[in-house]
Amino acid sequence: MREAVTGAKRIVVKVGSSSLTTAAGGIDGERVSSLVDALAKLIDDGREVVLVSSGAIAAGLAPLGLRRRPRDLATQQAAASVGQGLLIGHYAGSFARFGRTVGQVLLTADDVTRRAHYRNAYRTLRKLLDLKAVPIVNENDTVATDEIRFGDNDRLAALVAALVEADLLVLLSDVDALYTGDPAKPESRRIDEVRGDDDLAGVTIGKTGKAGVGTGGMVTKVEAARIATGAGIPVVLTAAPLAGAALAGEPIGTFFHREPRKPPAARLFWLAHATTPRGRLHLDPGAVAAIVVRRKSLLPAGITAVDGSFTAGEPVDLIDAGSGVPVARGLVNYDAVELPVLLGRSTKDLDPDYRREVVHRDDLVLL
Ligand SMILES: Nc1ncnc2c1ncn2[C@@H]1O[C@H](COP(=O)(O)OP(=O)(O)O)[C@@H](O)[C@H]1O
Ligand SMILES: N[C@@H](CCC(=O)OP(=O)(O)O)C(=O)O
Repeated sequence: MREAVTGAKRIVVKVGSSSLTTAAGGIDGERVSSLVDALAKLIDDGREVVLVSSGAIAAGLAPLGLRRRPRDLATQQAAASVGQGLLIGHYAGSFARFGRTVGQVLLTADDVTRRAHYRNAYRTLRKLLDLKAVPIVNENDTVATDEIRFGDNDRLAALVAALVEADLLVLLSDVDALYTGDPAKPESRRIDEVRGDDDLAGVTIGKTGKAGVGTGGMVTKVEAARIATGAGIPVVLTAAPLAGAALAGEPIGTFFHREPRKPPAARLFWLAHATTPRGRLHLDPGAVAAIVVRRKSLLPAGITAVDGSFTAGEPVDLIDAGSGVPVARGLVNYDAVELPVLLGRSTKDLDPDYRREVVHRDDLVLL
Protein backbone atom coordinates (compact mmCIF):
# COMPACT_ATOMS: atom_id res chain seq x y z
CA MET A 1 0.00 0.00 0.00
CA ARG A 2 2.69 2.49 1.00
CA GLU A 3 4.78 1.39 -1.96
CA ALA A 4 2.07 2.86 -4.18
CA VAL A 5 2.88 6.17 -2.45
CA THR A 6 6.67 6.09 -2.24
CA GLY A 7 7.03 4.50 -5.69
CA ALA A 8 4.73 6.99 -7.47
CA LYS A 9 6.60 8.86 -10.16
CA ARG A 10 3.90 11.31 -11.26
CA ILE A 11 1.75 12.74 -8.49
CA VAL A 12 -1.23 15.07 -8.56
CA VAL A 13 -1.64 16.92 -5.26
CA LYS A 14 -4.85 18.81 -4.54
CA VAL A 15 -5.06 21.34 -1.75
CA GLY A 16 -8.33 22.88 -0.59
CA SER A 17 -9.16 26.47 0.30
CA SER A 18 -9.51 25.56 3.97
CA SER A 19 -5.83 24.53 4.09
CA LEU A 20 -4.48 27.73 2.58
CA THR A 21 -6.31 30.55 4.25
CA THR A 22 -6.12 32.23 7.65
CA ALA A 23 -9.05 32.42 10.04
CA ALA A 24 -9.35 36.13 9.20
CA GLY A 25 -9.47 35.43 5.44
CA GLY A 26 -6.69 35.83 2.90
CA ILE A 27 -3.86 33.49 2.03
CA ASP A 28 -1.77 32.12 4.86
CA GLY A 29 1.80 32.50 3.58
CA GLU A 30 3.15 30.04 6.13
CA ARG A 31 0.79 27.30 5.11
CA VAL A 32 1.64 27.84 1.46
CA SER A 33 5.37 27.67 2.32
CA SER A 34 5.11 24.46 4.28
CA LEU A 35 3.14 22.80 1.48
CA VAL A 36 5.70 24.01 -1.05
CA ASP A 37 8.52 22.65 1.16
CA ALA A 38 6.97 19.17 0.93
CA LEU A 39 6.34 19.41 -2.82
CA ALA A 40 9.81 20.77 -3.60
CA LYS A 41 11.30 17.82 -1.77
CA LEU A 42 9.34 15.43 -3.96
CA ILE A 43 10.47 17.21 -7.11
CA ASP A 44 14.10 17.17 -5.91
CA ASP A 45 13.67 13.40 -5.53
CA GLY A 46 12.90 13.22 -9.25
CA ARG A 47 9.11 12.89 -9.00
CA GLU A 48 6.77 14.90 -11.24
CA VAL A 49 4.23 16.99 -9.36
CA VAL A 50 1.08 18.67 -10.65
CA LEU A 51 -0.56 20.86 -8.01
CA VAL A 52 -4.30 21.48 -8.14
CA SER A 53 -4.90 24.41 -5.82
CA SER A 54 -8.16 25.95 -4.69
CA GLY A 55 -8.19 29.21 -2.80
CA ALA A 56 -8.75 31.84 -5.51
CA ILE A 57 -12.17 32.86 -4.18
CA ALA A 58 -11.02 32.77 -0.54
CA ALA A 59 -7.92 34.82 -1.41
CA GLY A 60 -10.00 37.48 -3.16
CA LEU A 61 -12.38 38.13 -0.27
CA ALA A 62 -10.27 40.40 1.93
CA PRO A 63 -8.91 42.61 -0.89
CA LEU A 64 -12.49 43.22 -2.05
CA GLY A 65 -13.71 43.95 1.47
CA LEU A 66 -15.97 40.89 1.45
CA ARG A 67 -16.45 39.39 4.88
CA ARG A 68 -17.56 35.93 3.87
CA ARG A 69 -17.69 33.70 0.84
CA PRO A 70 -20.35 35.15 -1.52
CA ARG A 71 -23.21 32.94 -2.67
CA ASP A 72 -23.82 34.46 -6.07
CA LEU A 73 -21.74 33.37 -9.00
CA ALA A 74 -20.80 36.86 -10.26
CA THR A 75 -19.26 37.90 -6.92
CA GLN A 76 -17.51 34.54 -6.59
CA GLN A 77 -16.07 35.09 -10.06
CA ALA A 78 -14.92 38.60 -9.19
CA ALA A 79 -13.28 37.28 -6.02
CA ALA A 80 -11.62 34.47 -7.98
CA SER A 81 -10.34 36.97 -10.53
CA VAL A 82 -8.67 39.02 -7.77
CA GLY A 83 -7.56 36.02 -5.73
CA GLN A 84 -6.14 33.75 -8.43
CA GLY A 85 -3.29 36.17 -9.21
CA LEU A 86 -2.50 36.57 -5.53
CA LEU A 87 -2.55 32.82 -5.04
CA ILE A 88 -0.16 32.15 -7.91
CA GLY A 89 2.03 35.02 -6.66
CA HIS A 90 2.39 33.24 -3.33
CA TYR A 91 3.25 29.95 -4.99
CA ALA A 92 5.71 31.58 -7.41
CA GLY A 93 7.51 33.27 -4.50
CA SER A 94 7.55 30.14 -2.42
CA PHE A 95 8.75 27.79 -5.16
CA ALA A 96 11.43 30.35 -6.10
CA ARG A 97 13.12 29.52 -2.77
CA PHE A 98 13.93 26.19 -4.38
CA GLY A 99 14.79 27.63 -7.78
CA ARG A 100 11.54 26.28 -9.24
CA THR A 101 9.21 28.01 -11.69
CA VAL A 102 5.44 27.62 -11.65
CA GLY A 103 2.95 27.68 -14.53
CA GLN A 104 -0.71 28.57 -14.11
CA VAL A 105 -3.21 26.27 -15.87
CA LEU A 106 -6.89 27.23 -15.65
CA LEU A 107 -9.32 24.60 -16.92
CA THR A 108 -13.03 24.18 -17.40
CA ALA A 109 -14.64 20.80 -17.88
CA ASP A 110 -15.83 21.78 -21.34
CA ASP A 111 -12.31 22.67 -22.37
CA VAL A 112 -11.00 19.27 -21.67
CA THR A 113 -13.85 17.13 -23.01
CA ARG A 114 -13.50 18.17 -26.63
CA ARG A 115 -10.78 16.17 -28.29
CA ALA A 116 -8.64 19.04 -29.61
CA HIS A 117 -8.82 20.95 -26.32
CA TYR A 118 -8.07 17.82 -24.37
CA ARG A 119 -4.93 17.19 -26.37
CA ASN A 120 -3.93 20.81 -25.91
CA ALA A 121 -4.40 20.71 -22.11
CA TYR A 122 -2.45 17.46 -21.93
CA ARG A 123 0.37 18.88 -24.08
CA THR A 124 0.66 22.01 -21.94
CA LEU A 125 0.87 20.05 -18.70
CA ARG A 126 3.31 17.57 -20.21
CA LYS A 127 5.54 20.35 -21.54
CA LEU A 128 5.56 22.20 -18.21
CA LEU A 129 6.68 18.97 -16.51
CA ASP A 130 9.35 18.38 -19.18
CA LEU A 131 10.62 21.93 -18.62
CA LYS A 132 10.79 21.18 -14.87
CA ALA A 133 8.17 23.80 -14.06
CA VAL A 134 5.40 23.07 -11.57
CA PRO A 135 1.92 23.24 -13.14
CA ILE A 136 -0.61 24.78 -10.77
CA VAL A 137 -4.13 24.00 -11.90
CA ASN A 138 -7.40 25.58 -10.84
CA GLU A 139 -10.84 25.76 -12.36
CA ASN A 140 -11.21 28.73 -14.68
CA ASP A 141 -13.69 30.30 -12.28
CA THR A 142 -14.17 33.58 -14.13
CA VAL A 143 -15.68 31.92 -17.21
CA ALA A 144 -17.26 28.75 -15.79
CA THR A 145 -21.02 29.16 -15.60
CA ASP A 146 -23.25 27.44 -13.06
CA GLU A 147 -24.16 24.64 -15.46
CA ILE A 148 -20.63 23.61 -16.35
CA ARG A 149 -18.92 24.40 -13.09
CA PHE A 150 -17.26 21.92 -10.76
CA GLY A 151 -17.25 24.48 -7.93
CA ASP A 152 -15.05 22.28 -5.80
CA ASN A 153 -11.67 21.16 -7.08
CA ASP A 154 -11.76 17.59 -5.85
CA ARG A 155 -13.27 16.04 -8.97
CA LEU A 156 -11.21 18.37 -11.15
CA ALA A 157 -8.09 16.97 -9.46
CA ALA A 158 -9.21 13.37 -10.10
CA LEU A 159 -9.75 14.16 -13.77
CA VAL A 160 -6.41 15.96 -14.03
CA ALA A 161 -4.81 12.85 -12.49
CA ALA A 162 -6.41 10.76 -15.25
CA LEU A 163 -5.38 13.36 -17.85
CA VAL A 164 -1.67 13.22 -16.94
CA GLU A 165 -1.81 9.48 -16.16
CA ALA A 166 -0.66 10.05 -12.60
CA ASP A 167 0.48 7.20 -10.37
CA LEU A 168 -1.05 8.80 -7.29
CA LEU A 169 -3.58 11.45 -6.29
CA VAL A 170 -3.15 13.18 -2.92
CA LEU A 171 -6.14 15.11 -1.57
CA LEU A 172 -5.14 17.57 1.15
CA SER A 173 -7.72 19.14 3.40
CA ASP A 174 -8.13 20.43 6.96
CA VAL A 175 -8.98 16.97 8.29
CA ASP A 176 -6.35 14.23 8.66
CA ALA A 177 -8.43 11.39 7.19
CA LEU A 178 -11.86 10.17 6.25
CA TYR A 179 -13.87 9.38 9.37
CA THR A 180 -16.94 7.22 9.87
CA GLY A 181 -18.89 10.42 10.63
CA ASP A 182 -18.39 14.08 11.48
CA PRO A 183 -14.78 14.19 12.75
CA ALA A 184 -15.83 16.62 15.48
CA LYS A 185 -17.92 13.88 17.11
CA PRO A 186 -16.06 11.63 19.57
CA GLU A 187 -17.69 8.43 18.28
CA SER A 188 -16.33 8.96 14.73
CA ARG A 189 -13.49 6.60 13.82
CA ARG A 190 -10.66 7.13 11.38
CA ILE A 191 -10.78 4.96 8.25
CA ASP A 192 -7.30 3.76 7.26
CA GLU A 193 -8.10 2.26 3.91
CA VAL A 194 -10.91 1.91 1.41
CA ARG A 195 -10.90 -1.02 -1.01
CA GLY A 196 -14.28 -0.35 -2.58
CA ASP A 197 -17.79 0.91 -1.94
CA ASP A 198 -18.41 -1.77 0.68
CA ASP A 199 -15.90 -0.07 2.97
CA LEU A 200 -17.97 3.13 2.73
CA ALA A 201 -21.24 1.52 3.76
CA GLY A 202 -22.37 3.10 7.03
CA VAL A 203 -19.99 6.04 6.69
CA THR A 204 -21.63 9.46 7.09
CA ILE A 205 -19.96 11.64 4.54
CA GLY A 206 -20.65 15.23 5.47
CA LYS A 207 -20.44 18.72 4.06
CA THR A 208 -17.74 21.35 4.47
CA GLY A 209 -15.77 21.97 7.63
CA LYS A 210 -15.81 24.80 10.13
CA ALA A 211 -13.54 27.07 8.13
CA GLY A 212 -16.49 27.77 5.81
CA VAL A 213 -14.26 28.49 2.83
CA GLY A 214 -14.30 25.03 1.27
CA THR A 215 -17.00 23.91 -1.12
CA GLY A 216 -17.63 20.23 -1.43
CA GLY A 217 -16.74 18.80 2.00
CA MET A 218 -16.07 15.07 2.16
CA VAL A 219 -18.75 14.27 -0.40
CA THR A 220 -16.72 15.57 -3.33
CA LYS A 221 -13.49 14.10 -1.93
CA VAL A 222 -14.97 10.63 -1.80
CA GLU A 223 -16.42 11.15 -5.28
CA ALA A 224 -12.99 12.25 -6.50
CA ALA A 225 -11.43 9.19 -4.91
CA ARG A 226 -13.95 7.00 -6.74
CA ILE A 227 -13.19 8.64 -10.08
CA ALA A 228 -9.41 8.34 -9.59
CA THR A 229 -9.42 4.76 -8.32
CA GLY A 230 -11.73 3.86 -11.21
CA ALA A 231 -9.06 5.28 -13.52
CA GLY A 232 -6.50 2.99 -11.87
CA ILE A 233 -5.00 5.70 -9.66
CA PRO A 234 -4.70 5.19 -5.88
CA VAL A 235 -5.59 8.08 -3.59
CA VAL A 236 -4.31 9.34 -0.24
CA LEU A 237 -6.54 11.71 1.69
CA THR A 238 -4.99 13.64 4.59
CA ALA A 239 -4.41 17.06 6.10
CA ALA A 240 -2.15 19.57 4.36
CA PRO A 241 0.40 19.81 7.22
CA LEU A 242 0.82 16.03 7.03
CA ALA A 243 1.57 16.02 3.29
CA GLY A 244 5.31 15.47 3.72
CA ALA A 245 4.89 12.56 6.11
CA ALA A 246 2.14 10.95 4.03
CA LEU A 247 4.21 11.25 0.87
CA ALA A 248 7.19 9.72 2.66
CA GLY A 249 5.03 6.61 3.08
CA GLU A 250 4.05 6.99 6.72
CA PRO A 251 0.72 5.35 7.56
CA ILE A 252 -1.20 8.60 7.66
CA GLY A 253 -4.61 9.52 6.33
CA THR A 254 -6.96 7.31 4.34
CA PHE A 255 -5.64 5.21 1.46
CA PHE A 256 -8.07 4.39 -1.36
CA HIS A 257 -6.95 1.36 -3.35
CA ARG A 258 -7.15 1.58 -7.11
CA GLU A 259 -9.55 -0.62 -9.01
CA PRO A 260 -7.88 -3.48 -10.86
CA ARG A 261 -9.89 -3.21 -14.10
CA LYS A 262 -8.56 -1.35 -17.09
CA PRO A 263 -9.85 2.24 -17.09
CA PRO A 264 -11.39 3.91 -20.17
CA ALA A 265 -9.44 6.61 -21.98
CA ALA A 266 -8.91 9.69 -19.85
CA ARG A 267 -10.83 12.02 -22.16
CA LEU A 268 -13.90 9.84 -21.85
CA PHE A 269 -13.50 10.04 -18.10
CA TRP A 270 -13.97 13.77 -18.40
CA LEU A 271 -17.00 13.23 -20.56
CA ALA A 272 -18.60 10.92 -17.98
CA HIS A 273 -17.67 12.78 -14.83
CA ALA A 274 -17.16 16.40 -15.72
CA THR A 275 -19.84 17.38 -18.17
CA THR A 276 -23.45 18.26 -17.73
CA PRO A 277 -25.55 16.86 -20.59
CA ARG A 278 -27.31 19.51 -22.67
CA GLY A 279 -29.92 17.15 -24.04
CA ARG A 280 -31.19 13.59 -24.29
CA LEU A 281 -31.45 11.24 -27.25
CA HIS A 282 -33.92 8.38 -26.72
CA LEU A 283 -32.85 5.10 -28.34
CA ASP A 284 -34.79 2.06 -29.54
CA PRO A 285 -33.65 -1.40 -28.35
CA GLY A 286 -31.52 -2.01 -31.45
CA ALA A 287 -29.58 1.20 -30.93
CA VAL A 288 -29.11 0.47 -27.22
CA ALA A 289 -27.62 -2.93 -28.09
CA ALA A 290 -25.41 -1.39 -30.80
CA ILE A 291 -24.02 1.17 -28.34
CA VAL A 292 -23.76 -0.89 -25.19
CA VAL A 293 -22.90 -4.35 -26.52
CA ARG A 294 -21.30 -3.81 -29.92
CA ARG A 295 -19.77 -0.42 -29.05
CA LYS A 296 -20.87 1.13 -32.35
CA SER A 297 -21.50 4.76 -33.28
CA LEU A 298 -25.05 6.10 -32.94
CA LEU A 299 -26.90 6.56 -36.25
CA PRO A 300 -30.16 8.49 -36.80
CA ALA A 301 -32.12 5.28 -37.48
CA GLY A 302 -32.07 4.19 -33.83
CA ILE A 303 -33.23 7.46 -32.29
CA THR A 304 -36.90 7.76 -31.38
CA ALA A 305 -36.98 11.22 -29.76
CA VAL A 306 -34.78 14.17 -28.83
CA ASP A 307 -35.04 16.70 -26.07
CA GLY A 308 -32.95 19.62 -24.88
CA SER A 309 -31.33 22.43 -26.83
CA PHE A 310 -27.77 21.73 -27.79
CA THR A 311 -25.37 22.55 -30.57
CA ALA A 312 -22.99 20.20 -32.35
CA GLY A 313 -20.04 19.22 -30.17
CA GLU A 314 -21.94 19.37 -26.87
CA PRO A 315 -22.53 16.48 -24.47
CA VAL A 316 -25.84 14.61 -24.53
CA ASP A 317 -27.10 11.55 -22.69
CA LEU A 318 -28.27 8.51 -24.62
CA ILE A 319 -31.38 7.09 -22.98
CA ASP A 320 -32.82 3.60 -23.28
CA ALA A 321 -36.33 4.65 -24.37
CA GLY A 322 -37.81 1.48 -22.86
CA SER A 323 -36.55 1.96 -19.31
CA GLY A 324 -35.76 5.68 -19.33
CA VAL A 325 -32.28 4.92 -18.00
CA PRO A 326 -29.22 6.78 -19.39
CA VAL A 327 -26.86 4.20 -20.91
CA ALA A 328 -24.14 6.42 -22.34
CA ARG A 329 -22.96 9.98 -22.76
CA GLY A 330 -21.47 11.35 -25.94
CA LEU A 331 -20.59 14.44 -27.92
CA VAL A 332 -23.29 14.99 -30.51
CA ASN A 333 -22.47 15.88 -34.12
CA TYR A 334 -25.68 17.81 -34.88
CA ASP A 335 -27.58 20.75 -33.45
CA ALA A 336 -30.83 19.83 -31.67
CA VAL A 337 -32.90 21.55 -34.37
CA GLU A 338 -31.34 19.44 -37.13
CA LEU A 339 -32.22 16.08 -35.64
CA PRO A 340 -36.04 15.67 -35.70
CA VAL A 341 -36.23 15.24 -39.51
CA LEU A 342 -33.47 12.60 -39.42
CA LEU A 343 -34.96 10.38 -36.71
CA GLY A 344 -35.62 6.77 -37.59
CA ARG A 345 -34.26 7.22 -41.10
CA SER A 346 -31.68 4.96 -42.61
CA THR A 347 -28.37 6.70 -43.34
CA LYS A 348 -28.43 5.76 -47.04
CA ASP A 349 -31.75 7.63 -47.51
CA LEU A 350 -30.33 10.85 -46.13
CA ASP A 351 -28.83 13.82 -47.89
CA PRO A 352 -25.01 13.32 -48.00
CA ASP A 353 -24.60 16.26 -45.59
CA TYR A 354 -26.47 14.27 -42.94
CA ARG A 355 -24.77 10.92 -43.30
CA ARG A 356 -22.34 11.36 -40.43
CA GLU A 357 -22.96 9.54 -37.17
CA VAL A 358 -25.08 11.34 -34.61
CA VAL A 359 -22.50 10.39 -31.98
CA HIS A 360 -19.20 8.82 -33.03
CA ARG A 361 -18.09 5.77 -31.04
CA ASP A 362 -14.82 7.53 -30.10
CA ASP A 363 -16.85 10.27 -28.44
CA LEU A 364 -19.03 7.91 -26.39
CA VAL A 365 -18.67 6.62 -22.86
CA LEU A 366 -20.95 4.05 -21.26
CA LEU A 367 -22.49 5.15 -17.97
N1 LIG B 1 -16.87 11.56 7.29
C1 LIG B 1 -16.06 12.65 7.32
N2 LIG B 1 -14.73 12.48 7.50
C2 LIG B 1 -13.90 13.54 7.48
N3 LIG B 1 -14.28 14.84 7.30
C3 LIG B 1 -15.59 15.08 7.11
C4 LIG B 1 -16.55 14.00 7.11
N4 LIG B 1 -17.76 14.54 6.90
C5 LIG B 1 -17.58 15.88 6.78
N5 LIG B 1 -16.29 16.23 6.89
C6 LIG B 1 -15.79 17.62 6.80
O1 LIG B 1 -15.20 17.87 5.52
C7 LIG B 1 -14.31 18.99 5.69
C8 LIG B 1 -13.34 19.13 4.52
O2 LIG B 1 -14.00 19.62 3.36
P1 LIG B 1 -13.86 21.15 2.83
O3 LIG B 1 -14.23 22.09 3.93
O4 LIG B 1 -14.61 21.23 1.53
O5 LIG B 1 -12.31 21.27 2.63
P2 LIG B 1 -11.36 21.69 1.41
O6 LIG B 1 -11.37 23.18 1.35
O7 LIG B 1 -10.07 21.12 1.87
O8 LIG B 1 -11.84 21.05 0.14
C9 LIG B 1 -13.65 18.69 7.01
O9 LIG B 1 -13.23 19.85 7.67
C10 LIG B 1 -14.72 17.92 7.81
O10 LIG B 1 -15.28 18.70 8.85
N1 LIG C 1 -11.83 27.22 -7.91
C1 LIG C 1 -12.28 27.59 -6.59
C2 LIG C 1 -12.41 26.37 -5.75
C3 LIG C 1 -13.42 26.55 -4.69
C4 LIG C 1 -13.23 25.71 -3.44
O1 LIG C 1 -13.53 26.20 -2.39
O2 LIG C 1 -12.74 24.43 -3.55
P1 LIG C 1 -12.31 23.47 -2.31
O3 LIG C 1 -11.61 24.26 -1.26
O4 LIG C 1 -11.37 22.53 -2.97
O5 LIG C 1 -13.56 22.80 -1.82
C5 LIG C 1 -11.26 28.55 -5.93
O6 LIG C 1 -10.09 28.53 -6.29
O7 LIG C 1 -11.67 29.32 -5.06
